[in-house]
Amino acid sequence: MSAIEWAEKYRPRTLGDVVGNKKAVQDLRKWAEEWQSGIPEKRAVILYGPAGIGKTSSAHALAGDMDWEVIELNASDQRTAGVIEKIAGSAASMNTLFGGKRLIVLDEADNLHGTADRGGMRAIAGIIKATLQPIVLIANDIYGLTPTVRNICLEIKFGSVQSRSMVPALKKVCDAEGISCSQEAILQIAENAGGDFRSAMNDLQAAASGKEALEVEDLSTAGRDVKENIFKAMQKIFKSTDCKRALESAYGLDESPEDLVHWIDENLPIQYARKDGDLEDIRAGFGYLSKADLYLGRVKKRQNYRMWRYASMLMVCGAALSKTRPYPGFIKYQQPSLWRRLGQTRSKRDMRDNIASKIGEHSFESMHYSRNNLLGFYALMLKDEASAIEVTASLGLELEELMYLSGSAKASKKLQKIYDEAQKLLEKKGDKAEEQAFFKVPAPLVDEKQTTLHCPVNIPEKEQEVPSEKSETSDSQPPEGKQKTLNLGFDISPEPPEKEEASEKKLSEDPVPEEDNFFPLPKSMQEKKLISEPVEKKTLSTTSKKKGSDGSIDPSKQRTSDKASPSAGMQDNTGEVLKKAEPKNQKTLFDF
Ligand SMILES: Nc1ncnc2c1ncn2[C@@H]1O[C@H](COP(=O)(O)OP(=O)(O)OP(=O)(O)O)[C@@H](O)[C@H]1O
Repeated sequence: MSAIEWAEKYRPRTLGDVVGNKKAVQDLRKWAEEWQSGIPEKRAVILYGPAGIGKTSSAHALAGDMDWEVIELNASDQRTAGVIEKIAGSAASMNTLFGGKRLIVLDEADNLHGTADRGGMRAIAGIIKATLQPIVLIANDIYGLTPTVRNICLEIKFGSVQSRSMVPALKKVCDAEGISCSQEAILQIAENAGGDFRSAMNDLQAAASGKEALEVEDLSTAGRDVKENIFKAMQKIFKSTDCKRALESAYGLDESPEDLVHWIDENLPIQYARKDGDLEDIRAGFGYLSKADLYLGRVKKRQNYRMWRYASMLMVCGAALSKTRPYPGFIKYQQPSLWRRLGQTRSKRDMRDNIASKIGEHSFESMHYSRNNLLGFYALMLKDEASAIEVTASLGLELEELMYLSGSAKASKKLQKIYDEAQKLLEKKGDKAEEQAFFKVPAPLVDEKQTTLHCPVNIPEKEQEVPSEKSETSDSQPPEGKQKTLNLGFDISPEPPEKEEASEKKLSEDPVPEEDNFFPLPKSMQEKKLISEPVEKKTLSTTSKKKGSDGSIDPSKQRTSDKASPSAGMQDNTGEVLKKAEPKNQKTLFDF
């Protein structure tokens, strides 16, 4: 039998079988009962908490108790916005054949598709708002879900299963398997599991396999059962002065010295706090930790992992030996608060990075630069409603991102309005682009026939000398689309030097009023740019808007043209640059 089978075999079938988490189970049941008499205010619940504590089992057990059908979308399924809408969306909007309910379970909802794709989350939010069927989202990290989704769901927290609750359940499994297990052995397995009931089941199965009786001595040989638990290691470090035992315990951990140092750092001041306010032991302990940290830094810098042992020795023995007196009594050791803080702010940091990358794309800067230098600038632009709409549309901000950037904790009516207006603006732009695409004339293919048309294409002189009959042939039977290429001005060859000069001249003769130029460049730079970038000048000559007051180049546009491909210079009949021909990132800060 494989290791997972007992956990599967004894998965709770009803909510009554779920071990521990009584309050969570009760809340879940209450929510389900609300569905029996109509649609409750919160149409979905989020069951969240660490792994292996019965969240998924509870969702399935609930469906069993309520006699509901289950549709599950788990992490191994492809869960893009489209798939979610197709499967969960249709399941949520349709009634079952016999009018019963259907429970939609979305496992690992905090891990949909990485953070880059927030489309999945948006799809979920949409489905939840309109669902006619109960939905359960399962997550380890509640902060991995967007605020929108969290706002519309009932949050139910599942905690680690206490070892004393696990013992009777593990005993039941031993009985069912016909194995006599000693109380101590079961207790040890339960304690080693650190609140993860799935691990406890797996450990029990690994230790008991092939045996008729399980004693505590059998556990010492059973793989993961000898694994040290971080809380025990903390005890050995802080309660004794036996350096060797403390080190052994640290080596038996599944934590790297880089993680262990955070544990010691967090708990040292808790453990060595004294009523008389004497901080000497804490000071000495931190002295060792700082030395250990030096070694950790060297390991990172030189990639020499042999130095980990010095780091471990300094942090473990240093913390153990820095006490000048024993510290009896129970201490609840804490997980490093830094991790908690990082965990809590993870979604916020992800959000900030998402926005920064959108700004980066918009302003042609790196994400790092945008995060450090431009975020505040864009946030300022949100202060004014009119520019806020344009910024939102240009960056393609989601409502949550808009909230974040404007520093608002909730989606106020004003923000919602800005967001809606931005969507309308985007739709309008989309329609316009479609219209343009409809009227857009396809670029002429460079073939012999085309050269006979009156298209001011810059073709080397030789090619322009086309036999006249050929020209007549093509004039008499104009193939579809070819006439449209007349007067198009496609530039398919390098511009001859005279033309360059002409365009440069035109540029200087055609100034733009001072106020149009947001960032006038110093004269020296303007000249430098004009001289060094002939391709750009061609593009600039097409639209007077892109020029500065004295023929100088608006730097935002200048950057645009820096990246422009030759095709970006295509014009339609009206002389405007064809939208489709512009690369996406040609937008500039003041394009909107
Ligand atoms: N509270 C519990 N009561 C009974 N069995 C449990 C409990 N928690 C875990 N188990 C056992 O562990 C197995 C895994 O549990 P489950 O999948 O429900 O955990 P989970 O919290 O959803 O974890 P994950 O977040 O990793 O999906 C179950 O098949 C069951 O055997």
